[in-house]
Amino acid sequence: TGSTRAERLLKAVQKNARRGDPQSVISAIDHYCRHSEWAMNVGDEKGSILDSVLSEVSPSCALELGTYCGYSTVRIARLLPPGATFVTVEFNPKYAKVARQVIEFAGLQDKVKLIEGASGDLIPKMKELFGNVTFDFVFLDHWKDRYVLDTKLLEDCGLLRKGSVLLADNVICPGTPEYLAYVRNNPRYKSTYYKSHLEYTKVEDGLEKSVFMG
Ligand SMILES: Cn1ncc2cc([C@H](O)c3cccc(CNC(=O)c4cc(-c5ccc(F)cc5)cc(O)c4O)c3)ccc21
Ligand SMILES: [Mg+2]
Repeated sequence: TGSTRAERLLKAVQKNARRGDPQSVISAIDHYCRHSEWAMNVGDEKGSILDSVLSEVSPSCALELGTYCGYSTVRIARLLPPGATFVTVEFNPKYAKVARQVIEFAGLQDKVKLIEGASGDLIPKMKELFGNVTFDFVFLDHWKDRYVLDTKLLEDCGLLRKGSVLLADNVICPGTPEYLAYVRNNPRYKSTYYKSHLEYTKVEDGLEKSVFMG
């Protein structure tokens, strides 16, 4: 049978990037998705905003919900301080398989813990899996109707601390209206909207940064 979009993206990385060079992996994916076949990576424009927020936070413990092909995983892992813990959650085994190979091609496999399963099942297990952790930084990029549920779950499981930063992709397109309402009307969050565009297009999209106040 034919390959999937994710597998074709992986082929483009193997063909055009340099092993052990995260920036070349990022550039190869962006070039492929802009010129050959669109894919739902955070992309270069929103990716630069992700980079700058990440550099401000410099997290020692980070979480990503929605690995997909590992594009944002590589973007995040390449900027983490040595010894940081970085967990990324993917429920689709085909995506997880591609992501593992993309992350490994970038040479970042020792910085990333990719766990397979659904966020709703795995979030309550984080303390058991990684010791009494709290996340300094969370990147939300999975199913848009799960953002609020999983944010509440992170709070209830004691996985956020005063100053934890949540960064949510796609708050305009496809859109996460309930999530925006939740973080913008909640006194426990200080939120900032970063206007941008849907990856590889001129369509408006943006990232919402929300600082948990404890
Ligand atoms: C529960 N759980 N736990 C872990 C976990 C992991 C996943 C998968 O990684 C997964 C699979 C399919 C879809 C998504 C969400 N992403 C999107 O839907 C998206 C869409 C578009 C867009 C925009 C315009 C279009 F026209 C079409 C698609 C642009 C974007 O940047 C996106 O992130 C994530 C799913 C549920 C999970
Ligand atoms: Mg996204």
